[in-house]
Amino acid sequence: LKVSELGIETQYPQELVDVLSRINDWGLDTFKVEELSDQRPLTAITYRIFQERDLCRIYSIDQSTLLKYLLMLEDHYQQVPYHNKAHGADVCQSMHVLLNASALDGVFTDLEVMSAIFASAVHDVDHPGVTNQFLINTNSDLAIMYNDESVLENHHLAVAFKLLQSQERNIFANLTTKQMKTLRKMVIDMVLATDMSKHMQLLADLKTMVESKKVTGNNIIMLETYDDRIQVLQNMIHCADLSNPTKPLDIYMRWIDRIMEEFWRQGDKERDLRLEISPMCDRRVASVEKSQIGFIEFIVHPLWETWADLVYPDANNILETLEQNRDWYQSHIEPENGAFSS
Ligand SMILES: O[C@@H](CN1CCOCC1)Cn1nccc1-c1ccc(OC(F)F)c(OC2CCCC2)c1
Ligand SMILES: [Zn+2]
Repeated sequence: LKVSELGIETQYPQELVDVLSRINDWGLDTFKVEELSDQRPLTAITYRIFQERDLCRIYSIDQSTLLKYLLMLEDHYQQVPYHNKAHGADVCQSMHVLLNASALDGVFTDLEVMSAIFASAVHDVDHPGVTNQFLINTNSDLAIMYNDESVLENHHLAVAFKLLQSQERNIFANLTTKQMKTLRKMVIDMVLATDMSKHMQLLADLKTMVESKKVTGNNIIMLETYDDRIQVLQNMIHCADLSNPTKPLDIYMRWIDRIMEEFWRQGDKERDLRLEISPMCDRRVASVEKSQIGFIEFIVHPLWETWADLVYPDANNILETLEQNRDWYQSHIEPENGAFSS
């Protein structure tokens, strides 16, 4: 990558080129990209991935149109502690790495790959930093608009596609009508799958697929129907969305700081509104380490263990890091003082 190919202005061009050289690695430091890209991590990372996968050439995407769309998309991520443009960038880059699993070599078409990268980049755009339940409980305009069903996820999709409607930002202008129809359906199906209320069903279906996994001679997964293909992509974006605990511990800890601040600010709002404070949202009764252990035990590890089965052995290192991080937190639980420990 050359400085001239960064797509964004920065005072640290060479350092940014150096950090982005890890675009295919699980340990890429999104926070470093955020700092070195003059607060443009989503544009810097997504633009780099489009270049890496040659998507502008394959789909005749004008590079300045792509940059205009990405900068506008990035500006529509809100300045909230966790669900901001850095999270969008992180999930996009994590998805990019998951798509490179050798068990998935040649499985997905270029259009499916571009749909997955696009879905990841847009998946939390305009997130207000509160949960679906909070939006429902407070009779918000968004909950009214989407009838309490996947409120945030429907909103992210509507914003993402609305931004495409101006001719100077329509990166998909040169797709055929059929290609655009397919891309739009897959992006909708993937972003809707990031609604945590779909987690148990997604995981159950993934387990069923793993049990009946069909592979070619050289261990490549065979996915014959649209339902099978989109199910793998839905679990992939869900894994990317829940990948913080699988990253190097120092990076994981910084994501925890951000999500806890976002949860605590929601708790502050609930307290002011005399609403019941949601679980883990009361900054006055925080047990950060314990709740991470529960999150890993009940949600993150079961998902990643199943994903690691599907793409065996490609995600073994990721699963290993998750288990090391879990063990680290297990051994660093501050002991409750004697008088109150159960
Ligand atoms: O909220 C989570 C799912 N709920 C389901 C109901 O029980 C509580 C957890 C997933 N989710 N959804 C959006 C963001 C996140 C989410 C993302 C990174 C998180 O932690 C770390 F990895 F940074 C994270 O941690 C929370 C706070 C302590 C335990 C869970 C949450
Ligand atoms: Zn997300």
